[in-house]
Amino acid sequence: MWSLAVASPHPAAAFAAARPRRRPRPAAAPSHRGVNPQRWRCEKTQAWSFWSSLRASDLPGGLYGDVSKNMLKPAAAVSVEQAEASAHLPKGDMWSVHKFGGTCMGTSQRIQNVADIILRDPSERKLVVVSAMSKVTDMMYNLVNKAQSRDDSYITALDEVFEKHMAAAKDLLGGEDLARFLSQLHADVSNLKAMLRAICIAGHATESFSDFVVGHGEIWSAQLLSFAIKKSGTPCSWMDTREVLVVNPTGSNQVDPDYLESEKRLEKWFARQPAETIIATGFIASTPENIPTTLKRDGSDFSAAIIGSLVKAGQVTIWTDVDGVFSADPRKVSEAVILSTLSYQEAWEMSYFGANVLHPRTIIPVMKYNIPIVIRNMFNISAPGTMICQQPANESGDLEACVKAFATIDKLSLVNVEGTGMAGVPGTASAIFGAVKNVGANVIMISQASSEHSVCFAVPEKEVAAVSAALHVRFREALSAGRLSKVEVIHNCSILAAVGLKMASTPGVSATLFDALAKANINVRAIAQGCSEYNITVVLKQEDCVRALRAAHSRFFLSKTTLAVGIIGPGLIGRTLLNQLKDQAAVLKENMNIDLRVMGITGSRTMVLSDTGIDLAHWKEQLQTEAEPANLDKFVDHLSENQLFPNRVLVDCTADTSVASHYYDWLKKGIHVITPNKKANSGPLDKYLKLRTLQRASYTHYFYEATVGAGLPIISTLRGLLETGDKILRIEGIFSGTLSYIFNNFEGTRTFSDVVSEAKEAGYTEPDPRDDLSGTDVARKVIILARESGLKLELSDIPVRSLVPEALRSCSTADEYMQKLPSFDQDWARESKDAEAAGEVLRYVGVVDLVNKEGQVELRRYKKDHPFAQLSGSDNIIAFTTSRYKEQPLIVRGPGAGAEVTAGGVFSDILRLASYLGAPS
Ligand SMILES: NC(=O)c1ccc[n+]([C@@H]2O[C@H](COP(=O)([O-])OP(=O)(O)OC[C@H]3O[C@@H](n4cnc5c(N)ncnc54)[C@H](O)[C@@H]3O)[C@@H](O)[C@H]2O)c1
Ligand SMILES: N[C@@H](CCO)C(=O)O
Ligand code: NA
Repeated sequence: MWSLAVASPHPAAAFAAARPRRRPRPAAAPSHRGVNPQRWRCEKTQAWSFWSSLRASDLPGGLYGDVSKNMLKPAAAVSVEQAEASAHLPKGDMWSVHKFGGTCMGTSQRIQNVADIILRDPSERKLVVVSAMSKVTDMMYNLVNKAQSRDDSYITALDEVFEKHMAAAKDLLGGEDLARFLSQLHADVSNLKAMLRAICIAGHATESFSDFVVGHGEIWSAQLLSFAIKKSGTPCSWMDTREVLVVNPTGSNQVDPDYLESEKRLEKWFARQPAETIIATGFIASTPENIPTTLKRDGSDFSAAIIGSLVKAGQVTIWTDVDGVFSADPRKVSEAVILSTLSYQEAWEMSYFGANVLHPRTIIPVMKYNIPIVIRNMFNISAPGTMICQQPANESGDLEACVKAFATIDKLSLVNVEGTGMAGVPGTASAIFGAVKNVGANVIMISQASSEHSVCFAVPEKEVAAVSAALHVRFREALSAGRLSKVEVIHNCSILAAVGLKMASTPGVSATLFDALAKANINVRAIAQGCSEYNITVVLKQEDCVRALRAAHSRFFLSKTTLAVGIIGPGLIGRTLLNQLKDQAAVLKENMNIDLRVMGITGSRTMVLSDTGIDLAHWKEQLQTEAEPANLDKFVDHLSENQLFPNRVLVDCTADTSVASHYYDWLKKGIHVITPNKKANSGPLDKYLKLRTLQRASYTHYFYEATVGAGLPIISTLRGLLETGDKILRIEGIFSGTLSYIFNNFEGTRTFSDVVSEAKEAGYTEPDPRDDLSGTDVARKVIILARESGLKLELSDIPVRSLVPEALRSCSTADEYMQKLPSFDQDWARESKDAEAAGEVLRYVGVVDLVNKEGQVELRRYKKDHPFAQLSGSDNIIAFTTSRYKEQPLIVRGPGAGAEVTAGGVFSDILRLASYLGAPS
């Protein structure tokens, strides 16, 4: 964890009391989401006034004065000198503090834009902290480095610095202002030249020499901006913050502000130069001995925060080039959203995890006075930005509001120290972390279960070798005596953290997080949650990290449930499904928060792949123009290796046995499988059982509703009966859309072969219609339902009456079969007439007999008033006779073949999957 720079006691009260004040108003809780910046500011003003009034009145001697009279009541705590100085403080409303970084000050045009933003700020008093123009700080360090290494080219490098600022000044300014700026710039550059020469001769620069040189970047940019503002007629001063900000170095490349001293100096500065608009240099400061120094990393943000706290600003606005703080790294989660508010603590957590927020130390000075910080995009003024402030209580307590954001850290290793000798032995943890400290490694996260048999912690990958070696040395004895069993290193780990203040009081947050990870088939190696409950940290394999981030992010409704889809077999069903997906995509996104992306389509010869999703309006053209040779392994890898999509599903729209043989491996990889292909569930029993066992044991789903009755709810009805404890006695029905159509339409003068052709044309038949006519397709459905009901049958156990004449069974192609079929029309006409004469119809039925544990597939005759005789078109009818539905069976009836209904059944399985994965149902 970072170490927090502890602010020294703040002389707020004295300074605040010495300033004219407004009458305190009751605190108004700042509204939480979607408020405009202007309102933020105004609400915060009220909150702030209340706070500061409390502090002032808390002071001994009651320093608070009546603002309407602008009255000052100097008391013992305020010196006469201070009181006099404060008389020079700008009067009126509170300060609005802004900070513009190097990018914002990158060019003369941008400096002008900054000036415009400042001029538009309606606050009466404005203090603007600026960084050097972009790249200037590096150029300045470069000067010092060159001089130190006695490289004469520092002279030309200094000329470049001069030119850059001169050019910007010429663009921005004219007349006397330009002349004044250039003459100062000239004088500064001459001094620098002399100083760099001295450094060059000495071959060495002290830190303060270097800081002095580098700080000029801020001085020039502050001057430029101040002149640019003055140009519009608004009085404006610039402040060299080395005269004001006093800091003490704290060793570890950090500094602590000396607030008391800084405040005194600030008052003196105001006494000399009262101004309503001030441009202050960021980054630079002085030591108590008046030696120039800097505020180190992110120094300008820190300057703004310190100054903001010294003047008790109404708000500190940090201008940057992003719209605000995102709910997750937008490079990894494209649906990441800008957060309208963050609490100070949440901002800390996020910045720790590398989010583009503020350095924690930047937050401390303003947090003390409850001053809001707003992060805004200078290049997109219309974006309201993110406000970091004290958060109002989350009364709704909903999951959505309690996790604010997610962050990740890569390149970590877990170290696991394990052994029975640790339990109840005080000092073990100290010994472990003492050894880690001795090698200078940074511990990022620690977890120890209360059994005390193991401690695990995460360190940066680059430090783990040293840590492991140190632990082996430190615990050599314990390891050889068996008190410790191992010191183990797990490489290539990442941390995923969920951050949110309100997780603390909301049950179910961690359950939801872990559920999302489980459903994306992500293994969690270690977990930590501090008592503050501001963040839940999980350690995972680095390769899973982006997927985990996306799964978690989408689960908390920060974004949509995204599902990466791979379509195998764009034949009749496959292409109809693609059309349905295309037509429904927008509605799913809008109404159900589901984002389906087809990442690949493969036929048997060619395939097309996409990293972000194929345009479903043009997939056919793409499959012709952009296709590559089909390769199922590559296709599957493409889907599973895409880290952007946490959930992946393969939809097998072929009738191919070899495609079906891969389901087990795909499910093992965490890829869900959905199919209308009957081959896997009606194939060898042992393989089927293995597949179903895996499916039950994992979070990976395998759905196949369309294998029986196409889109009709057959499998789901059977499941419903079984799962609620009903006992299935018999399932009987017409399971073939093709054969149903044939016998429903084979009447009068029409020939059998014509009707078969019609069924094929209508898209009811299998790719090879002999699969239907032979009864095999029905037998497969019988097997699927029998196995679903618990019978352990093989396809060969089902006696089947084939309707393919003996002579046509050897046809090598479906076309040959269709050509030869008319020669058997006479036989069929006879069979049909016989039935007709008896007042009966022919129907091809399948039966699952649970009582006798067998299945049958037969051509039967039914009386014309039998329900099976009443069908039309490609209707299927399936009657479930069960303990509960004994007298009258439960009947499902409707079209059981055809492109639209079948694709619809597959689509509905996809949506069922999305809902299992967390989409609203
Ligand atoms: N047609 C229906 O009414 C219906 C109803 C329920 C279930 N089904 C099932 O739907 C599936 C598809 O039926 P269809 O009518 O669309 O068939 P189809 O012949 O029109 O389409 C199958 C597609 O899969 C492709 N294919 C075959 N082997 C492949 C492989 N190894 N790799 C990639 N692609 C391959 C083919 O080239 C073809 O494009 C079948 O399993 C069928 O049983 C169909
Ligand atoms: N060929 C099959 C498609 C539906 O599985 C039928 O005719 O019923
Ligand atoms: Na079905």
